[in-house]
Amino acid sequence: MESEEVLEELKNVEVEIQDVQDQIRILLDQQEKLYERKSELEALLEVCETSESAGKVGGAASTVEDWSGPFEWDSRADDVRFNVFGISTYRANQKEIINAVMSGRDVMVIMAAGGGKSLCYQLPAILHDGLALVVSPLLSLIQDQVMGLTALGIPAYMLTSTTSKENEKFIYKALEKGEGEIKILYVTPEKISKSKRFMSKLEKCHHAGRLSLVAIDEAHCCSQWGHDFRPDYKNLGILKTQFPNVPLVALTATATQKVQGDLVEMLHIQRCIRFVSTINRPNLFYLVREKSSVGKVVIDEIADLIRESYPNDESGIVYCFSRKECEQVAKELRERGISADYYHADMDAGFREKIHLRWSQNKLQVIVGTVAFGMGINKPDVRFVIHHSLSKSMETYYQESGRAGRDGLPSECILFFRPADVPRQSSMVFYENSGLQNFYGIVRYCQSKRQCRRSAFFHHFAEPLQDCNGMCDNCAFSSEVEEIDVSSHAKLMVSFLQDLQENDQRLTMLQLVEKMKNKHKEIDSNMKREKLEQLVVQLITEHVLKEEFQHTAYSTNAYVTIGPLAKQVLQGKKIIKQEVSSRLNTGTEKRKSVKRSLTSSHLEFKLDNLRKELASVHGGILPHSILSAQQIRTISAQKPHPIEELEKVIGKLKTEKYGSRILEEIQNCTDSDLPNNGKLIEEKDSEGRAKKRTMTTKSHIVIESSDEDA
Ligand SMILES: Nc1ncnc2c1ncn2[C@@H]1O[C@H](COP(=O)(O)OP(=O)(O)OP(=O)(O)O)[C@@H](O)[C@H]1O
Ligand SMILES: [Mg+2]
Repeated sequence: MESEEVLEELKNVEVEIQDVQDQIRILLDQQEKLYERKSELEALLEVCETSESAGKVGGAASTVEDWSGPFEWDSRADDVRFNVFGISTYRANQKEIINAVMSGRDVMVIMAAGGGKSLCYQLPAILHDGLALVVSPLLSLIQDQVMGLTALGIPAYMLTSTTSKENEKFIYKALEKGEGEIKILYVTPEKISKSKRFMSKLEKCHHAGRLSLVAIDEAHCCSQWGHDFRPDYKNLGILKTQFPNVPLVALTATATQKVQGDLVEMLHIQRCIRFVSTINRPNLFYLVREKSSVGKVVIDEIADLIRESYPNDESGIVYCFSRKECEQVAKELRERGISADYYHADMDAGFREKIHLRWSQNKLQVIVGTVAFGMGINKPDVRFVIHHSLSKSMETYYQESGRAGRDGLPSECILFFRPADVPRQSSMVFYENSGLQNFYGIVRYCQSKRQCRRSAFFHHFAEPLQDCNGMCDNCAFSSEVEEIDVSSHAKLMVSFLQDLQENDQRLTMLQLVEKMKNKHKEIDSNMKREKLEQLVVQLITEHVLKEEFQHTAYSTNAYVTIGPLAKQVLQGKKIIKQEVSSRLNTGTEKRKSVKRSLTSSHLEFKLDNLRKELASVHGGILPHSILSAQQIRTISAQKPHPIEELEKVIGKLKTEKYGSRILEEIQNCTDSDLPNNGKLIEEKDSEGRAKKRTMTTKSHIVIESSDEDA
């Protein structure tokens, strides 16, 4: 052999070794994921078997004991549930959790946002003698809770930086001497870890047998693996050590197996009963919309959507990528007649709180926020959450979108996606542990036109699939999607990038698409720019291409380079198929739009105004504490009369406080309702603003599809 030939072969072998190493890396990656999934499935199997053996079909709770009762406190619990809280029936797992807490057991509650976790510790707190301590991470959450409980006549207090000296004295006296009635005391975790004075008073309260239970809300904050880690939560283990015989309840909306394990360890509740409810939010409609590359068009679409689907100022959130974008989007929405304001971490705290409060009181329809607008949101009647830009992972999207519909009524989660947003977000998350891997999960969610959006969540949280009931765009319109083989385009792209790389050149995603279109006219004719961008993103998530990042003084640039599976594509061993909605063709976009409108009756409108009026009269109470959206709907549908009938709907306490005013509204509407039925009317709301609304005799949700070009 000539030395030149040897050299040539050596080069080839080296390239092949590199290729094999790349493939090994991918396989190892895949193996790791499969192991992870395997252990998740094993844990899941254990849960299913345990609940089946306990006779609980459906796997609602991972507990062997039957906590559904009967128990001696059943009738007292029912009385407080209905007559104090105004809640007519328990939701899944609530009764069992309450019974376990009442039986003195430590309990871990994993229940989706809005599932009704608060009742699980508030009701036992009222039934028990003594005082319940609740640890909650945010002042705003605590204020909301205390306000709501006070409105129900429950003696609830908080000990925080905002507590007056007078109240502090009252609270300490109650702890130390049992003077003055306190049923529920809220504190932030810092009180436990930093205030010796507080802990010594609490010790005295316990010593006198007056500490009835401890609840730790948003318990995932204990774990570094959770999404909202708070260092002070790490010290809460002291509560079980100090008060071993007091039942401890840890509550959170999402906790992976890893986080659950952490919680048990850190809070010292090894013998706790776990109640794991489904992550499913059946009332949420999930939808991904193609985002125009023209900023103004996106805002037009968002404004149209809000105006058309939510004409009665129903509350919503729009999430944006950056602070600047929040301010811009809020301004442009306002220019289009939407009552919107922005919220981000860079604002004066007082100003931020003012905006939050106006929104909570239904005086502002839309908050345009960054992720900083997060955990403290306790508003139950958020009807829509729109993502102007995509989230950084499936988990954060679940959290953010999950702020919609906490009252259980139908609500929408709409994500505006365009491939060009991918590098913007990926260059922010790539330095985080598994940041890119998690991010590509939500990118796949956005790109998919076939997979049920709900099933993507079930898969992510390792939960058995449940029926979506057509409550996502892909389930509602899946038949209109076809798969097109785009392997030849992928091949051209890979070899184009390979040539560039050999010449030490790098391109961003947008540059790559531009150059491809200029170089390969055949692509230009049959593939639109958006489709090419989608293909690049698809190839990245399928490891054919990969992103590489370079820091500059002001930003991080994302470049697209050859990925580990590029060779498979070049050799024709990997087929690339792109999902295409058959409603899209080369011309203008013909998108199926899901137009969902919540229409309300005249009486609902009146009751909505009444609760706003009463909230401002009673000072500090939020409208939903007076009447929930669900209660308004029930009253409107049933028009209860006389007062005893109303009591059957909203319980004794609310009837005593607001019953006569509610009956007045029912009476007025019954007299004047029918003639205007179904017409658009103009009225004034409690703030005197003129509003247009659609009136119908019955409330209903219309899910209608419109296709202008069909
Ligand atoms: N059984 C029930 N029937 C009707 N409404 C209920 C019931 N239980 C709770 N709710 C209402 O549901 C809403 C959400 O409850 P809650 O604030 O306890 O949710 P959560 O599980 O703590 O959610 P998050 O994780 O977002 O804090 C509240 O308005 C509450 O009054
Ligand atoms: Mg809660």
